[in-house]
Amino acid sequence: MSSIASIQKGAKNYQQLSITPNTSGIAVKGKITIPGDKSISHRALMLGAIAGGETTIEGLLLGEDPRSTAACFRAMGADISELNSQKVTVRGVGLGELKEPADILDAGNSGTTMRLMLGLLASHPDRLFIVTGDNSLRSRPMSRVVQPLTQMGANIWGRKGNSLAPLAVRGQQLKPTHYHSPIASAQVKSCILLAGLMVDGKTTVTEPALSRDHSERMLQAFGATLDIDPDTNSVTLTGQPTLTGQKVIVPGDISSAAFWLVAGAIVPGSDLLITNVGVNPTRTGILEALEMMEADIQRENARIVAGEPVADLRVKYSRLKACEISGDIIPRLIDEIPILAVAAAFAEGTTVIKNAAELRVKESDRLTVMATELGKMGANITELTDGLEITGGNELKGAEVDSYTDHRIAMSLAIAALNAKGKTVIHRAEAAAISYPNFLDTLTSVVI
Ligand SMILES: O=C(O)C1=C[C@@H](OP(=O)(O)O)[C@@H](O)[C@H](O)C1
Ligand SMILES: C=C(OP(=O)(O)O)C(=O)O
Repeated sequence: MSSIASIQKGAKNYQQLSITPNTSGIAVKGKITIPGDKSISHRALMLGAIAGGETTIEGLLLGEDPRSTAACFRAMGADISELNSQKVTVRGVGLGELKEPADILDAGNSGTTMRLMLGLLASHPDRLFIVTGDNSLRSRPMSRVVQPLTQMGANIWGRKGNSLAPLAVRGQQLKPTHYHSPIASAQVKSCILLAGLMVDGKTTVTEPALSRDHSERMLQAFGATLDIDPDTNSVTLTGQPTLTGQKVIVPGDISSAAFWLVAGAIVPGSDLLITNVGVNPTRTGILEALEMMEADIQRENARIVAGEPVADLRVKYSRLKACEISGDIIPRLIDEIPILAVAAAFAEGTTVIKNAAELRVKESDRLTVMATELGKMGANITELTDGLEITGGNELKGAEVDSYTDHRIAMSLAIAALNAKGKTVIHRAEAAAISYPNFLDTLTSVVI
């Protein structure tokens, strides 16, 4: 392990990650690969589980969230090989054939697992499913999927007016629907489309801005018929297709690459190549935002791999400028806002992030938590009702901070610590394993 980082056990065996940049200066250099895309990993496991035949998945994310998805679908009859190598095989049950599980399904910390799976459960007649999750997930709103599923005829019960897990689902034959979602959410869109698979007829979802389209791409690859209207952000699925197992190749997760893009951009002398990054246009808001901030990022070797755009990204240190981030770009960088706040703390001027109230209902309230924790390090950061205002230029100093068990917060604070003076201790840093199990190995390998 390099001299910059060390891990200690804290209270209740939580991890304390200590990061102390060498006083002689560090840089972020080298060539790295990042773990597989989390959104695509969930979808590959789920579609593999409900399709007929065999699906092979290369590059699957071996993080905690996809493990939750795999465990749930194993409990419903899918034969999923051990998640100990990036190559995973799924023998699906065939559409409509998920079994009633003998016990509660546990989605762990994963909103994507719970919300997408609810669409499948609600549409499997004559079975009872009970779904729960960890403390964080049990406080996240499920009404956004329960309400449209109920409109399709679903029977779902839960706490607080059926909006919080644990949720009980009695599967039903659902009706065709056209759902106008009030929020741009790929989890809502995907849940409704997955429910529509079992419907006799068409299911349409319209969203106010385009969210990530991995479900649309993968459903088509597995054999479903979709009509996509980009002018209205609408997608229509024709029910009862034959879904057949596929070979899925999962690109690296741009949401994980984002930590290194910002590390390279803010640490003087850095020059880092990140290979095999998924650059689906519904996910590249982070590249556009960093470009607006005048970061030096080059896309190299652009290609299409198994239906998803992929490129290598090279980042070099540059002096960042503040920018304003709001509107339709928000869903295309929704998970990158915590690390963008770190970039903004090193940019000249005041960065304003708006229309991002969704961050309040992620694994933690990411607006409050970033404002407090980055504030403890000396950043000039103010919480807005739906965003953040960050004025760059203050020198950050090491502090004791907390991840609030949120993976993206843990990793964002670790990157901020690289450019802070003195020692930063991040409590509950093990949360990183939700989406990035070898984050610390990469951190210690790129920092020189
Ligand atoms: O569909 C997905 O895989 C995801 C969609 C996004 O959530 P919302 O749909 O709630 O915006 C994102 O924040 C999450 O990390 C993954
Ligand atoms: C919000 C996230 O995931 P999920 O909603 O699946 O828990 C995330 O990964 O940042």
